[in-house]
Amino acid sequence: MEIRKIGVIGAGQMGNGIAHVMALAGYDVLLNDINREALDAAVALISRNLDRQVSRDKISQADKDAAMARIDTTLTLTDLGQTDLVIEAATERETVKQAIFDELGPHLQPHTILTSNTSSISITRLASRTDRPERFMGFHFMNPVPLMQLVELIRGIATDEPTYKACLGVVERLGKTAASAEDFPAFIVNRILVPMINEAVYTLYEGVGNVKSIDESMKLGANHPMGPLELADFIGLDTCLAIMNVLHDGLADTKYRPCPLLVKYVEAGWLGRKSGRGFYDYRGEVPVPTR
Ligand SMILES: CC(=O)CC(=O)SCCNC(=O)CCNC(=O)[C@H](O)C(C)(C)COP(=O)(O)OP(=O)(O)OC[C@H]1O[C@@H](n2cnc3c(N)ncnc32)[C@H](O)[C@@H]1OP(=O)(O)O
Ligand SMILES: NC(=O)C1=CN([C@@H]2O[C@H](COP(=O)(O)OP(=O)(O)OC[C@H]3O[C@@H](n4cnc5c(N)ncnc54)[C@H](OP(=O)(O)O)[C@@H]3O)[C@@H](O)[C@H]2O)C=CC1
Repeated sequence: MEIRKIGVIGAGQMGNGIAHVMALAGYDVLLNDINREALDAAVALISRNLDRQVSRDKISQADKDAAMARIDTTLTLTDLGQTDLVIEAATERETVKQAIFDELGPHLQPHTILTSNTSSISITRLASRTDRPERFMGFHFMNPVPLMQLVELIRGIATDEPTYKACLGVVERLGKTAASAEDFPAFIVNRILVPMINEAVYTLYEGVGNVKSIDESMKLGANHPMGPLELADFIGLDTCLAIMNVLHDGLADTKYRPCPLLVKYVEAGWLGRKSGRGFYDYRGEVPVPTR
């Protein structure tokens, strides 16, 4: 079965990046969100990010125009029933994802592959509540999608080989590298990365360092491209907390307990770059540490 048309659910930072790379690789994309502003903002951001690639001679203006022409948007989730592959990239909350699959399920074509870009939630559990656990899997991009080389592919217990091969084919057409991960909480990258971020928040909470010294230490002392708190703001503190909760619940080990300071920032609505404030305040000219 050839994959031509891809449905992307959720037009946030991941959804817009996924739509961007899929359209550039020649797939028709139908992008869905629950609010029109999110869809309009995503299309505008994709256009700006493609412009950056044009200005740096990574792609031509014709590539950009063709990619933009391949992206369509809809507020009606069930329109995605006509696609060959669906990538769900809505908020990292199991009830949200569940409601999406419940609503979309009856409208899917029999051959459609259903996937989730979830950072941590059990693929097997999400799959088991659909009509197609054998054609369901984890399709996990890294942020920022246009720049990051890796895609984690996660098979649920029932995922069949043709589904895995079809998703692998899409990753190859994107020019990205697939890593196959077993279906355990947070898979590979986030099992390692997000506890490191949580530990950085504990380091801040306990006063071992401040935001600036923690980030500078890891950038200059460990050659990380971003400090862990800057990266947490980039990922979204709500997403980081959701991942820690999945690790804590799923592996039942206290070493995964979310730092109370991370919980406090999320409760304040300080979610990082996307809300204008997190460990840094982004509302001025330059980001200012909040501690
Ligand atoms: C939570 C999860 O489930 C999983 C995850 O994703 S975890 C998060 C994983 N991601 C990371 O760890 C990211 C860590 N950070 C980095 O690697 C780097 O800081 C970064 C790649 C994001 C940016 O690197 P940088 O060198 O500071 O960026 P910058 O100079 O702004 O841009 C680099 C290039 O990409 C381009 N670019 C930046 N953002 C872009 C975008 N969204 N689309 C297209 N091009 C983009 C720039 O135009 C620039 O192009 P040139 O090299 O041709 O000049
Ligand atoms: N941030 C990251 O670095 C990474 C995140 N991921 C995963 O990708 C997914 C999305 O994350 P991210 O893009 O950061 O999150 P964002 O908060 O940026 O975007 C989520 C988008 O989904 C929308 N949404 C919420 N509910 C629905 C729904 N029922 N139907 C359609 N759209 C909906 C939200 O709308 P509204 O704002 O109105 O609620 C928002 O526009 C999560 O599962 C996350 O774990 C994976 C890799 C990296």
